[in-house]
Amino acid sequence: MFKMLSFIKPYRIHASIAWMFMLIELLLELMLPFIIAKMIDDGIQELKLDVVIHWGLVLVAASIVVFLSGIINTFYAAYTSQNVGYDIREKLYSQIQSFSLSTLTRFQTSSLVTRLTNDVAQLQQTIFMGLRIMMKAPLLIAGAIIMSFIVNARLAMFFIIVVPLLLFFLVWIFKKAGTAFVSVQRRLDQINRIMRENLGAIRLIKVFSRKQYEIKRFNKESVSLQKQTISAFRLIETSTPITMLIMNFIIMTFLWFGSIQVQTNTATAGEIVALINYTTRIISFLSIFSMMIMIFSRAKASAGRIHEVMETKSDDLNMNVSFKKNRDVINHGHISFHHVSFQYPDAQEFALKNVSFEVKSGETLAIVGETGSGKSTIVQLIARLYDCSEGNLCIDGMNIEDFAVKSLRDDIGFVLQESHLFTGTIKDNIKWGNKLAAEEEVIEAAKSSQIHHNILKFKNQYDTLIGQKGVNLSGGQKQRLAIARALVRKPKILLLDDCTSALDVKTEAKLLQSIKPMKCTTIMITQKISTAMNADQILVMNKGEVVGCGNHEELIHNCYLYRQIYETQYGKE
Ligand SMILES: Nc1ncnc2c1ncn2[C@@H]1O[C@H](COP(=O)(O)OP(=O)(O)OP(=O)(O)O)[C@@H](O)[C@H]1O
Repeated sequence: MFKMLSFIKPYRIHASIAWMFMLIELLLELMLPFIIAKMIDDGIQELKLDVVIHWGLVLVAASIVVFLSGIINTFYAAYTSQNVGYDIREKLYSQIQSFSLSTLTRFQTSSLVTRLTNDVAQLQQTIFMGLRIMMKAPLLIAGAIIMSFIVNARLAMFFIIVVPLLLFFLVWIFKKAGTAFVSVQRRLDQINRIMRENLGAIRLIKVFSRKQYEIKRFNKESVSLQKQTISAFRLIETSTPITMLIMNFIIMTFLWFGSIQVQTNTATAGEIVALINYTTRIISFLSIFSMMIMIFSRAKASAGRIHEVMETKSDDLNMNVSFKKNRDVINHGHISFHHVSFQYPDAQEFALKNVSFEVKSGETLAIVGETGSGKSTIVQLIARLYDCSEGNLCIDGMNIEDFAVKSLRDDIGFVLQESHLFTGTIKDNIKWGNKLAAEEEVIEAAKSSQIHHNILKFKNQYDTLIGQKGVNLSGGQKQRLAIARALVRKPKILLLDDCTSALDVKTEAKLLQSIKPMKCTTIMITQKISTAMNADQILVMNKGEVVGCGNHEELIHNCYLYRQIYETQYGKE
C-alpha cells in the first residue's frame, strides 16, 4: 500500500496545500469548544453581554474560516486523488501491454479489467478521503485529548485509559477486514469474467436458449459476492456500536464526576460543556474511523492487486531488444523452418515437432491439416508471439530472434481466425493496420480484399460506424475488413490464419488473385482444398508434424492424409 504513495510525489504541492487547510480547519475546530466554554464561564455566568458578543463574534469568524478551509481542502484533495488515479491507471495499462500472451492468460482478462477500474477507483477514493478526513481524524482525536487536559486534566485522565484500548480494537478489525476484502475483489473478478463471456456470446446464448442457465450462473456468483461483502461489512460494523458504547460511558462519567467537581468549585460548568463537546467530537471521528477502516481495508486489497501487476516482469518480446545483428527490416520475406519444435508454456505436449519447410520470397504456402495439428502455432511463431523451443526459424537467412521484434512485426500482416473489429468507422478499422495510410491506400486495400463494393453500398460508405465488435457486418464482411487491415500495411509477409472460411469460393479466388501482384510471401491456413490448390506449395500437418509438402499433384500421389482430405471434400471420383 505504501508503495502506491510514490504516485502522490508529483502532486506533493497540491497534497501539501490540502493538508495545510485541513490543519487550519482542525485547529479551529479544536478551538470552538474552548471558545464556547469562555462564553459560558466569562460571559453568560458573569452576565457580561459585551464578553458574550466578543466571544460570539470570534465563534462566527472561526466557523467561517473552518468552512472556507474545508472547501479549499476538498478542491486540492480531489485534484490530487484524480490525478494520482489517472497516473496509476496509465502505468498499469502500459504495464499490461508489455506482458506476453502467457502472462496475460495467467492474470485473466476479467481480473485485469477489475484492477484497472474498480481497484484504481478504490485507491483514488482512499487518497481523497486521506487528504480530506482520514488524516484529520487521528489528529483531531489527539488534539481533542490534549485540549481536554488543558481544560480539566483530572477528568481527561479517562481518555488515557479508554482511547488506546479502542484503537487497539480498531486496528485488529482493520487487519481482519483487509483479508475479507481481498476475497470480495476476487469475487468481483469472477462476476466481471461471467459478464464478459455472457455479453460477448449473447447470440450463442439466444440460439442455444441458455438464458436461464446463464442467469443462474450469474446469480450464483452474484450471491457469493453479496455474502462475502456482507461478512466483510459486518466485521467493520461491529466497531461502531462498541465505540459508541464506550464513548457514551465516558460522557456519563464526565457528567457524574463533573457535577461533583462543580459543586465543590474545582471545575466550572463551561469546562464540563467543553469536555463533553470534545468527547462528542472524538465519538464522531471514531465513527469516521470505522468508515476509514473499511476504505483502507479495501484500498489495501486493491493496492496489493495493482502492485502485483506492476511488479510482474514485462515479458513481451517487444520489450527484450535482443537483436544482435541489428537487422530491423525484412528484405525479401524468405521463410525457413529448420527442425522447429515448440511447446506452449504449461502445456504437457509439444504443439510442433521437428517441423522443417521453406517458403521462397513472394510465394504462397497453404497449410492444411486436422484441427489442433499445429497450423496456427506455425504462423504465431513467424509473428514471434512465441519463440521456438528447439530448432531455428529464419527470415531472409537470419534467425528470427536477431530481428528487432517491433520492426519484424511492422513488416508482417497478420489476419487472425477471429476477426476482431473496433468501435469506429470502416476507414478507422482499415487504417488501424497503418495509421499513416492515405485515403487511396485504404481504398486500394479494400479493393484487394474484395470489400470495396460492399462498403460503397453503405449510406456513409467508408465513414460507416461499426458497432462494438462490428455487429452490423456479416461474418464474411468482417473477415474481408480484417484482411484489408493487414493489406494496408503493405507487408513483406502475409499470414492468413483460416480467415477466408466465411467467403464463397468465387470471392475467395478473386481475393487471392488480387493479393498475388503484391508479391508478399503468403502463408495461408485453410480447411478448403480448393483454396490450397491455388498456392505454390501446400504443407500438410498432423499432430504437430509435417506429413507432406509439395504442390497439389504431388501430394495427391504422395500424401495419404492430403488425399483423404481431398476425397472428403471432392468425393473419390
Ligand atoms: N495457448 C495455448 N496454450 C497451450 N496449448 C495450446 C495453446 N494454443 C494451442 N495449444 C495446443 O497446441 C496444439 C496446436 O494448436 P493450433 O492452434 O496450432 O492448432 P490448429 O491446427 O491451428 O487448430 P485449428 O485448425 O483448430 O485452429 C493443440 O493441441 C492445442 O490444444
